[in-house]
Amino acid sequence: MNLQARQVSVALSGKKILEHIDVQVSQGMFVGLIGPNGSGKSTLLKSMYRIKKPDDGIVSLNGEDVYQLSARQAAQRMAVVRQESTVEFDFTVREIVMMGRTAHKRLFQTDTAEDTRLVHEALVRTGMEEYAERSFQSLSGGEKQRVMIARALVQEAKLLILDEPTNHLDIRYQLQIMDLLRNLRLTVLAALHDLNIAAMYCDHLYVINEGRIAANGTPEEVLTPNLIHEVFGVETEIYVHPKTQKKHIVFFSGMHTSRWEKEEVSTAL
Ligand SMILES: Nc1ncnc2c1ncn2[C@@H]1O[C@H](COP(=O)(O)OP(=O)(O)OP(=O)(O)O)[C@@H](O)[C@H]1O
Repeated sequence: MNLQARQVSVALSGKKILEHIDVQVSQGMFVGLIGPNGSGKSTLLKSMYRIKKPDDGIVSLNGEDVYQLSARQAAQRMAVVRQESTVEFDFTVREIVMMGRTAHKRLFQTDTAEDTRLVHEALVRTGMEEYAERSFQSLSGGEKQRVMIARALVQEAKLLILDEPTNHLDIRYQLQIMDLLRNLRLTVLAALHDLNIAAMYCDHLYVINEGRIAANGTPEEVLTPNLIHEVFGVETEIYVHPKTQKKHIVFFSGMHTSRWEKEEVSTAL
């Protein structure tokens, strides 16, 4: 699956939110979208998964305009895990995950043994097997997130779009879910807040700031102290970790650096 946004612009309530965005997610790539709060990450993802039609520009999947696909065709090709998962009725975890099979069924078709197997497998992979009969509403934010990822897995789409997939997850599940996503060897586009997670798992990063792409490239190319300062307004030191060979970012808030500068001055005195 190749997903592409070309010159995408979006305005909301008369305000320009995205301007002339170009994004390319090539087959098999794990692409991260990073940027400050309110920079336009969710809006861009929504325009790519057919929720917010761009005012200008085109989003295509293997060369086809995504807005020309039926909902069923789109669901067979791309699975989406949104930032907030609201479910109106009191479904069990198993029922919610089974909903991921809808795109592969005919109207009123009952669940097959294969559907049941896939649901079970996805629950095991996301560590949610023992919660299968629990009410979805009763789960914590992190547990709900894992159920939504399980639902996306059973959809068997070749492209996954995720809006902050590790939001709400504790560090063990953050790593476990990112490992799982990575090992699926699908094409992935994910908005991520944690720059170290982005550095560890992504093949390519797009940095969005104030509705425009500020930089793109490999994490090695993109994650520099200058770029992070320019976009996020924080000071960093960046090391290549000897074990992972990935960039590791240490952050300093303005308050800390000024305190340390003072300490250095007083020590020097
Ligand atoms: N319906 C709307 N009308 C006007 N502005 C909106 C609307 N929806 C979103 N926005 C604004 O669009 C901008 C981009 O929002 P978006 O949710 O895409 O950012 P984000 O990068 O995903 O942020 P976060 O990291 O906080 O989730 C924000 O300034 C937001 O307030």
